[in-house]
Amino acid sequence: MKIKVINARVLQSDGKMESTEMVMENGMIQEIGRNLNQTVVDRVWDAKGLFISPGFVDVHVHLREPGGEAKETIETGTQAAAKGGFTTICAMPNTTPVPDDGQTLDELKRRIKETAHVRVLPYASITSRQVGQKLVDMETLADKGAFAFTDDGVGIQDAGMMLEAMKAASSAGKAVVAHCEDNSLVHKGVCHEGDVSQRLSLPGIMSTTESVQIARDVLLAEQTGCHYHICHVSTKESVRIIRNAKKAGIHVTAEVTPHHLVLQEDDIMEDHGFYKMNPPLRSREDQQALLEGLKDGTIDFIATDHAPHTEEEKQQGFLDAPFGITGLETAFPLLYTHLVEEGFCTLKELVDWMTVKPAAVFHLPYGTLAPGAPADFTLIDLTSDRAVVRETFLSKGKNTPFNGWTLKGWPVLTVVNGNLTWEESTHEAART
Ligand SMILES: NC(=O)N[C@@H](CC(=O)O)C(=O)O
Ligand SMILES: [Zn+2]
Repeated sequence: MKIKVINARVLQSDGKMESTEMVMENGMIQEIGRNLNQTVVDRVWDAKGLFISPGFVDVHVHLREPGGEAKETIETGTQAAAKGGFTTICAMPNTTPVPDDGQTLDELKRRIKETAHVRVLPYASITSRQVGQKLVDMETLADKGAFAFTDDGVGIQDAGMMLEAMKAASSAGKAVVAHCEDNSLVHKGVCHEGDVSQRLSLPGIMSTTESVQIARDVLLAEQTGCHYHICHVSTKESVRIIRNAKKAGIHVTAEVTPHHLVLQEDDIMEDHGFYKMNPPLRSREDQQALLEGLKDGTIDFIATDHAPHTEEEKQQGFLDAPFGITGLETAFPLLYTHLVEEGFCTLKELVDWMTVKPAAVFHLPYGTLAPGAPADFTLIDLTSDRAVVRETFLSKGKNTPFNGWTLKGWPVLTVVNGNLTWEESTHEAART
């Protein structure tokens, strides 16, 4: 099957937008450019002047299956991903059971193969059942296709355990991906310790809860030579430590979430579970440091930390709701509207942070429209304003603090490996 996309607009390497055509065959991009002379094709898709972006890559997604199917399944989570323009996502292992041995990882891969609508790369855990006691067999799990190793949801408390994890991951050729949180500094906190914890009289989470563990781990990464990737960085001290570690030549990389870039503690309007996530929304200065860190390359890319929960769980206050918000279906419009339209960055920078940058950090062949790459792309309407309506999410998790926000930059069609995986119903007429 040979498909030609016509009338698309693509970003050039200099950031300029140009009209383009693209031919794909057998799931791969064959050619992209102006007025391609390939006329004999099976189908023609008219992009009607929409922006064509490489499919987004998100290395931090909670799909909840197995064990948490009331919150999300591989099927609903990947439908949400496709609707958000994502074509490759990495599934976090805080599920029941945890993929911590060959058998559970094989079973997870089987479920992915059967039900996923986009490419899913599964993480394996660092420790058995994610309880921090026993290291998994990283060699075996890497051979079976674990994307990388993480105990996301909890920090690795023991420095000796982190050292062993980094040594093993390094010899298996994989990264250690760390949720940084020192439990001895948590004190049952539910929001940032600062203005918001005082305003709402809630127990706070100190910034050092995160940064102390990052400081420890960059030194261990230096010692072991391991690729150490930091999840959802949220504080200015963390940004400073990562900046210094990179200057020292340590193999450290980091991600930031859309919500930590767009929101800060003063935006928490009420004591409601939709504003509760881990790490919490921090101060205005922290938000500023994250934006600066992203801009200067200290933070490598953006990841959603899509964390769906049930309505019942999240319609509670800060004290009782679980941590986490959904992210896949709002990420690009949110960032396009609030970072690009407001002049913080260019469209090219934003797209790079969601495509080639994460792909490069983890050596993935995705996130590009180059000939020879898998045909993973999304067509995006950069001009229409539309409100976020959480009830329309394909994710089971409707837990978002962005409901009702008017945004631009909505994906209308998503293709993975040359296959149409999602399409806005109003756009169907465009294909002939
Ligand atoms: N981010 C969150 O607030 N929650 C995540 C866990 C995590 O990413 O730490 C979850 O699994 O719900
Ligand atoms: Zn986490």
